[in-house]
Amino acid sequence: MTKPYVYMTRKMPASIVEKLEAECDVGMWEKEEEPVPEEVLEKELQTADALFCTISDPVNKENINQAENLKIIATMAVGFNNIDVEAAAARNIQIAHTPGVLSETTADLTFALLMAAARRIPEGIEVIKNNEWGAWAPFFLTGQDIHQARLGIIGMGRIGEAVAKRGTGFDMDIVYHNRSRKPETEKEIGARYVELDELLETSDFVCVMTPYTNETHHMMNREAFQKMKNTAIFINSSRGGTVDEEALFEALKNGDIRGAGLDVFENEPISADHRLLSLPNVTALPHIGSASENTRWKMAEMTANHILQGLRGEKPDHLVSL
Ligand SMILES: NC(=O)C1=CN([C@@H]2O[C@H](COP(=O)(O)OP(=O)(O)OC[C@H]3O[C@@H](n4cnc5c(N)ncnc54)[C@H](O)[C@@H]3O)[C@@H](O)[C@H]2O)C=CC1
Ligand SMILES: O=C(O)C(=O)CO
Repeated sequence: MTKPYVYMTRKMPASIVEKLEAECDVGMWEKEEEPVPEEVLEKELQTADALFCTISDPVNKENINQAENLKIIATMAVGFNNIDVEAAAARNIQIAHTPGVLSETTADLTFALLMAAARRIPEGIEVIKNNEWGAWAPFFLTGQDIHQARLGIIGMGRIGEAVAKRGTGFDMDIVYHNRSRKPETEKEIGARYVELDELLETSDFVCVMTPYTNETHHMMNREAFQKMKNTAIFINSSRGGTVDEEALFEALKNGDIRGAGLDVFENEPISADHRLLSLPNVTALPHIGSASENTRWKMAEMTANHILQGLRGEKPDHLVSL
């Protein structure tokens, strides 16, 4: 009997490939740090029974409609905004992702970003490297206090909640805005639900943790930044598309807000001449929220399991739900 064919869009460690090879024929884009070209993905999808993909692969309606044998798309991520979910559903193709396993790691990074932006850590590092550290000065590199400040979380899901828990360790006042209220979370961590405007107007730190959807596209626009306190810091480790980057640039430049910590950008990767990087009050990272060794292994293993489950006719553990 012929084995099902799995295409992997990125070079993966041997043990992950071997796990799949026990039951499948495996094709793989052999580069770890370069995404598969769209034409290669399109061609592979014409014969694949399963796709192992990442956040940077555009799995769109056109290539889904040509994928005659495709039964399951498993992405090594929790966010699935790169996949046309409706087109897949119309053809009964399952989509699996990796929720939960990366929440704590992504929350660690989000809080690191918050702390780095608040206490101006990248600027401090630059001062030393540039040999600009002079005598102690009373108001040199003064930043914002984190303890007892108000942390406003937009999108109180798995990661939002993990970020909020970290905030309680710093005695922060936690407010949140979400599609629905979370009474259990409110009780457990003492977070308070507020309307979006109140969150923007009163928070010292505004942190976006929603998925990227039509509804959240440019949710943080000029109007939203203007509502924020001019001492506030904006943190984004969700998706770049939730933010109008032009509006963010203006808000930071005009002093409407104090700073920003960004792990994600609208068009990734950004280059060194990206406008936001010209501002000293921007702390930028290259989308590494879930990038701990441990977590990335778990994500890869989970994704391989989803493929095997889907191809065996079992229900994959984590199908996307809309
Ligand atoms: N920077 C990074 O490396 C990573 C980024 N992410 C991003 O984080 C996102 C969130 O992940 P999880 O917490 O696991 O998802 P989740 O589904 O558990 O949480 C998302 C929350 O946002 C809320 N939400 C959705 N639309 C909203 C809206 N318009 N207004 C207010 N709230 C809204 C939902 O009700 C939900 O509570 C992912 O979709 C992904 O884009 C995830 C992992 C790593
Ligand atoms: O899981 C995701 O959605 C990411 O952005 C990478 O972990």
